[in-house]
Amino acid sequence: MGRPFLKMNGAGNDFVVVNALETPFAPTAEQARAIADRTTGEGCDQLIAIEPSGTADAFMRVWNADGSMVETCGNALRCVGWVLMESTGKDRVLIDTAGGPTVATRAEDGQVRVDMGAPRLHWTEVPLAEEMDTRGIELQVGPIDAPLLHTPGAVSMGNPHVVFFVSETPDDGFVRGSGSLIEHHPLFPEGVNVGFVHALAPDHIRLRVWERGAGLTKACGTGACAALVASARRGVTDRHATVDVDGGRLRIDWDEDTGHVFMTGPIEVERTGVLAL
Ligand SMILES: N[C@@H](CCC[C@H](N)C(=O)O)C(=O)O
Repeated sequence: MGRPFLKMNGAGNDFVVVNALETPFAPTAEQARAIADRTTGEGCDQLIAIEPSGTADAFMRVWNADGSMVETCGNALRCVGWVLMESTGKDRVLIDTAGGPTVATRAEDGQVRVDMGAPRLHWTEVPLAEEMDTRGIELQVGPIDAPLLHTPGAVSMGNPHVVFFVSETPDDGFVRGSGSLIEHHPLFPEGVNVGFVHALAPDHIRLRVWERGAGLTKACGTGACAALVASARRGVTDRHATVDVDGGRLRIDWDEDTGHVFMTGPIEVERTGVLAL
């Protein structure tokens, strides 16, 4: 018997979404990898299960394309929020994740807004392997006297991110080469998602992301939140910005009153299908 799924994306970051509210869905890492495979499987950056929750409208479980189970996924939260709002008729839903709870609400033009909570900024929360100021950590890539990348910000949005500031938007080769190296750097005991911020204006960022466990992505929602937080902490941007990613545009607001980061962006249902597990 197959398992029905929705293929969705949020700004190009794509997901196989399985409704597990009534029937449990517990793929092995190998099965998750097979589903995510773009050549032989359905193909996606992340596999998502919508599970029951005792405290929220649902619990969202996330597997990266490499089969690893991870804390959260910002773009998937918008997609799951939309699915839950459509099926319940609500305009506001609470979604729990291993990275913390999130509220999703409807925004204009069919977009979805999610409250990603407060960024975690202490070095133990990212986590880093040693004590450092997360506004600019001691990490560089390239020759010691002329590093290609250096002093990134480090932020947890429920999952770990490192954010480099660059003067030009890097190409695929550069993002792949440096991202895959940094993802597994010993400074990050749980691995890390690697962002490259090209600041275009105080309220406008161009962002590219190498995702932990998924590689080069068209968008990373938690990555966009982390990029804005790291940029604002360094005075590179204000606390409110448009973030252009490869697959679209996200709006990120780091609220002064609550300290929470809000992300607004598009969702798309690409197709339906059935998984042959
Ligand atoms: N695409 C996601 C992040 C997915 C998880 C990430 N690769 C990790 O390992 O932390 C997003 O939109 O936030």
